[in-house]
Amino acid sequence: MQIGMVGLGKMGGNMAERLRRGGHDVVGYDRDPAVSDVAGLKELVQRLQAPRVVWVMVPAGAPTQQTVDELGDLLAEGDIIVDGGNSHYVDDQKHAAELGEKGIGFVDCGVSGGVWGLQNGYALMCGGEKAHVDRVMPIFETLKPEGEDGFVHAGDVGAGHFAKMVHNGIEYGMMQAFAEGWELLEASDVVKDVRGSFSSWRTGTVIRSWLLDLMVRALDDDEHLEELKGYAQDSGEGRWTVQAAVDHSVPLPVITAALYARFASRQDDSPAMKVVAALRNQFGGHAVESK
Ligand SMILES: NC(=O)c1ccc[n+]([C@@H]2O[C@H](COP(=O)([O-])OP(=O)(O)OC[C@H]3O[C@@H](n4cnc5c(N)ncnc54)[C@H](O)[C@@H]3O)[C@@H](O)[C@H]2O)c1
Ligand SMILES: O=C(O)[C@H](O)[C@@H](O)[C@H](O)[C@H](O)COP(=O)(O)O
Repeated sequence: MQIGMVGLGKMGGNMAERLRRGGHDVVGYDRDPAVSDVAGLKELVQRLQAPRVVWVMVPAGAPTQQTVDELGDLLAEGDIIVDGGNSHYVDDQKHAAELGEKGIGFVDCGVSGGVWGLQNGYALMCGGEKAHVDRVMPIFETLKPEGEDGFVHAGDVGAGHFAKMVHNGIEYGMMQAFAEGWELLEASDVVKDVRGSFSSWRTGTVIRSWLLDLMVRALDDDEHLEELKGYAQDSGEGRWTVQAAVDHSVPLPVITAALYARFASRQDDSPAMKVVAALRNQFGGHAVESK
């Protein structure tokens, strides 16, 4: 089928390619003219035959909001927008309501698989009305990995991004567990082959997983990660997961600690630990280190 793809970066570019290989007619738009098929969203919409489907794959927040707003003015009744970026689920409900007034459908679709999706397929978690999801199904079928799993219509609008948010919260916790185990093995002198231990765990163990495969791949490139700084960014999903847990009074100690570990990774010197050092010094005369 025909589809418009907005955002042709690491994700959208590969997804457009996977869709083309699957026989779909993709018209791509990116603000970077070097990768774009059309000059702007207006031309993109003109190039598509009604009823249209436009997939938005730009950074979450302002770029997605701006794109959805602009498409809302250009598209017509019967058309559908799919937001495949890592948007906050609360934004979906607002988008669906605003577009719904114009008869434009909205589907939120959490996408997982990163830069490997072109070859492996993308796991898809979508939310929205069944009729809208059904219309986009040929696209989902081509994007998803082969086999029965890798796709869920998780519920109404927002459910797809809520599922993706929790998926990413789990991702934070799993990565942190691998990271802490690795640090302990590297710090102690008991296990001589840390990379080899991780590699051996890839087969037969309880913790074998794709993240473990990727960890070994990273250690193959740089066995003691000497080239990297211990600094990790976050793009929203982890903090939204923790916020949702607070809203529902659900204890998430692992995911919360993993999020906070990222915050700590960005500090050269911990203000909080200065206070701990100062207080130990105040009450017990314990030694402090000066700058
Ligand atoms: N990288 C991943 O592993 C991954 C996985 C799943 C979901 N996502 C989500 O997918 C979305 C895209 O991520 P990415 O990794 O491809 O990012 P990216 O930075 O590689 O690509 C984003 C693209 O969008 C374009 N763009 C930005 N604003 C635009 C606008 N207003 N109009 C048109 N084009 C615009 C940029 O020029 C760029 O080419 C994000 O929401 C991200 O959170 C990323
Ligand atoms: O499932 C996936 O493919 C990843 O989770 C993907 O969505 C992306 O790599 C995250 O945006 C990283 O999120 P952080 O920047 O919060 O680590």
